[in-house]
Amino acid sequence: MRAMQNHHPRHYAIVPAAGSGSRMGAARPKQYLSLLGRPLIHHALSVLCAAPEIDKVFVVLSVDDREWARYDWSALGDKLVPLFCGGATRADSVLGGLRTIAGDVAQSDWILVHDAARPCLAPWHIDKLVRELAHDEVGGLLAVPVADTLKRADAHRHVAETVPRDSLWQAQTPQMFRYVMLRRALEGASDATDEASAIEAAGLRPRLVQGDATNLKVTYPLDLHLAEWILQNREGLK
Ligand SMILES: Nc1ccn([C@@H]2O[C@H](COP(=O)(O)OP(=O)(O)OP(=O)(O)O)[C@@H](O)[C@H]2O)c(=O)n1
Ligand SMILES: C[C@](O)(CO)[C@H](O)COP(=O)(O)O
Repeated sequence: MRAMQNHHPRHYAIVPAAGSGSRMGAARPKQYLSLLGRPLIHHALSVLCAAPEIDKVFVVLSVDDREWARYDWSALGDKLVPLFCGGATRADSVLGGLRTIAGDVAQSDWILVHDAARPCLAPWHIDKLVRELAHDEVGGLLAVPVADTLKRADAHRHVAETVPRDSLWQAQTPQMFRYVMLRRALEGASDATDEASAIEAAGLRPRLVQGDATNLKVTYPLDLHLAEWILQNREGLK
């Protein structure tokens, strides 16, 4: 790891892309499904590689990924680095990536973790996150306040209660934390579904940076159509 003295922190992206996309039910992992003529993952990678704040973009692929090599990624430039070190869960994949890049980064560098499954990431999402967290002790994440009334279901799918939504936010990515803090947090919280919850489990309070609903996660088949519409209508949505 590089020395910390007088170090102006750099920003690196880690993109976990080692999932199988089981809820999508497609013949191949959703990160490689076609979206506007390109593999879905290409869209977020292209925005991350073009971001002036970001030095390198590490993509964490599964150890036996056979799809990555089928595409030409050269148009994204030399910031892009594939790492074949994915794990059984998203947290394992991110931690595998953090361990693999240990020799390339300093402890205080910022890591932006972004789901491969969020193809509608826009430059202004990155700008806002980096700007609002620049002087934060802990770091934070893009998120949106919950807009609907929330119900908790019982075992028979009847409403057991209405959950107050005050102060509830939906977590998105990127999630941005210092390298050493994130690595330690994930090493202690292997069941975390996002980086922020690992940081929370370590007793810290990530900052919520308000994003918007366009940065959706493609989870089910309908989401692919929504993502296509968002990308095609991007200019009108700012
Ligand atoms: N072992 C895993 C599981 C998930 N991911 C990545 O984490 C992101 C968010 O996960 P999710 O949407 O749950 O993707 P999948 O695990 O692929 O989907 P599913 O849960 O439906 O199988 C995705 O970019 C996915 O590729 C990963 O890198 N390694
Ligand atoms: C990290 C995340 O995108 C935050 O909303 C999300 O938790 C990842 O998806 P998963 O279904 O929990 O793996």
